[in-house]
Amino acid sequence: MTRETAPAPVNLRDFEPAARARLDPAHYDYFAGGAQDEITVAANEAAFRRHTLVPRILRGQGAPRLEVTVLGESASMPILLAPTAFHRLAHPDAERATARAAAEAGVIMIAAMLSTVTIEQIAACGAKLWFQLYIQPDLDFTASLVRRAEDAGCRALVVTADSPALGRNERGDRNRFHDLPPGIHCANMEEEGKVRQVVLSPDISWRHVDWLKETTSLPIVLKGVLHPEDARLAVEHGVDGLIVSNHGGRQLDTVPASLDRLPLVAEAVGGTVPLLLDGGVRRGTDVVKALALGAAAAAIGRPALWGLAVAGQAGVERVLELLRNELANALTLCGAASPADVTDGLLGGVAWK
Ligand SMILES: Cc1cc2nc3c(=O)[nH]c(=O)nc-3n(C[C@H](O)[C@H](O)[C@H](O)COP(=O)(O)O)c2cc1C
Ligand SMILES: CC(C)CC(=O)C(=O)O
Repeated sequence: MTRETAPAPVNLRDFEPAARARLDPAHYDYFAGGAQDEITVAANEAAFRRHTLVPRILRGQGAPRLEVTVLGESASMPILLAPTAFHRLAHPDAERATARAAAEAGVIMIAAMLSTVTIEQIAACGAKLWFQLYIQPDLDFTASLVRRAEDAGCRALVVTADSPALGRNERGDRNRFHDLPPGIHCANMEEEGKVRQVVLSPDISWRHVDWLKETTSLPIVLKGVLHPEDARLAVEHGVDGLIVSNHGGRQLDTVPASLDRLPLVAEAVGGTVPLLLDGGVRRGTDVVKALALGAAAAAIGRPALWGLAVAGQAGVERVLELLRNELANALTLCGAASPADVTDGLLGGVAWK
């Protein structure tokens, strides 16, 4: 009897059903899901579909170079791994596998504070790391996390600012998935044998950003910026970079697509700080569109988790390789020599709904 095997994924979207087949359904739902009606989850990908590209011809540029430098950190391409919690739910090697894949691919991994192995263990895997922080109301504890991230070699702090509370994930309610399974915990939150409860606090404010500036000399990147006025305030408060993000549609539902907010944020900051974008990036052409609308680089969340669930380190590597190949192909077809060569002159406007 011949055993049928599923065809190997040929693009990032193919990884999702392959991952779903391997994951506990409640864990799949945790990764895939968003807030409430998941309108923003769908909007993120739809925004990329609406934008058109108009390539330039006969430019004779040769193969594009993909390398970029973001906040002084070089990367092999303008794609980062967005911070995502609880990789141990996807694969036993957890964040270590993801970090090894990032190291292999030469991309920056934004390590989540809520990782299931410690930041020191992640750092030992050799990737270029930034550390994502949910500022905890206990500032002594927050400062201790910052010190650990610095000592582990993280080169920037990514402060998630869109989470004064947890978004309402109804898939989690239906699955009664409210706690990590036994044996899996937030490793960075462990203190003297006990695991601290993470606090997503509505009391966090610009005052805390000021405090963080005093506490660390690392660049501070604010994640979850959608309003141009907040982008201006961030620059005023000395923030070094912004991630235009709606948290993958997992916080406030019916927020617009990240891509649709990017031009407004870009206009507000006027090139003073680098912008990154995440939410719905699934194709090389999506990355080109993000660059054209003002981002220095784009980040992927769920696709890396799907790769991790399918084949651990090798799966994340494959996801990054597919995206790299697509980006190189898209830049070549656009007549662009590098990410820096991408301007809004390549955009043909919003052509269809
Ligand atoms: C399962 C999951 C866990 C996440 N955990 C975090 C987190 O701990 N901190 C954070 O700032 N963002 C977190 N995010 C949001 C991502 O950093 C990112 O904004 C989002 O996934 C990008 O959208 P995409 O998944 O469509 O690529 C998480 C997203 C997912 C899907
Ligand atoms: C446990 C959550 C706060 C992690 C997160 O940011 C998310 O699941 O989107």
